[in-house]
Amino acid sequence: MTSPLVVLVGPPGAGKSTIGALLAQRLGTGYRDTDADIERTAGKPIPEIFIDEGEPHFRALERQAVRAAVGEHPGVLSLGGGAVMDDGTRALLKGLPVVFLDVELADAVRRVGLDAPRPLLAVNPRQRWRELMEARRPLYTEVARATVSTGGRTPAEVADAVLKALAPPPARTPDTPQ
Ligand SMILES: Nc1ncnc2c1ncn2[C@@H]1O[C@H](COP(=O)(O)OP(=O)(O)O)[C@@H](O)[C@H]1O
Ligand SMILES: O=C(O)C1=C[C@@H](OP(=O)(O)O)[C@@H](O)[C@H](O)C1
Ligand SMILES: [Mg+2]
Repeated sequence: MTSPLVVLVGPPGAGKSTIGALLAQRLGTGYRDTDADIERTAGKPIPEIFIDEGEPHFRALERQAVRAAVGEHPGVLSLGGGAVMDDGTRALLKGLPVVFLDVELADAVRRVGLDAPRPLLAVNPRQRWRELMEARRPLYTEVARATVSTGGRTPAEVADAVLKALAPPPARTPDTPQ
């Protein structure tokens, strides 16, 4: 079984999709985003899945998409912000090089306002985002091997910080002071 080189988790607007694509380019490997996989499977954009079939159906598709990608994708994998709410998904991520991209409310709301629609943030985005993050922060922390702050950093700087956070510590040699 093959597994991803890096898995990015974090709330909407943290930059998972942007940084994931950039990291894959840097590493010369493939990029996969479970939101894109879900849209391909469903044959429609995420907001339409929420409207037509509801959030529980979206979460079921998400669970399957994460399982498939974790089991077969050897490159960089970005998850949707809510994927970690599923117990089975969190169990699946155990032991993998998972990085939590952290972001403050103001940055996140500004960023998602510039981007594709997110049904969970369609009404009162600031309050919704704060509530989501409150419930999910412990879950992001639980699955992550490292946390990287994205505030005040360009996507390229965030990608550098992710690589640094995952780099193995230098080997100890007899010359290394203990
Ligand atoms: N470090 C950053 N600085 C400024 N803008 C960013 C940064 N990371 C992502 N963005 C922008 O924020 C928006 C949301 O990014 P996205 O990668 O879709 O986040 P996520 O997948 O975590 O929801 C996009 O318009 C993207 O260009
Ligand atoms: O936080 C969430 O529950 C969601 C985040 C979105 O992905 P991003 O985190 O990439 O925006 C997408 O999966 C869907 O709109 C639900
Ligand atoms: Mg995304």
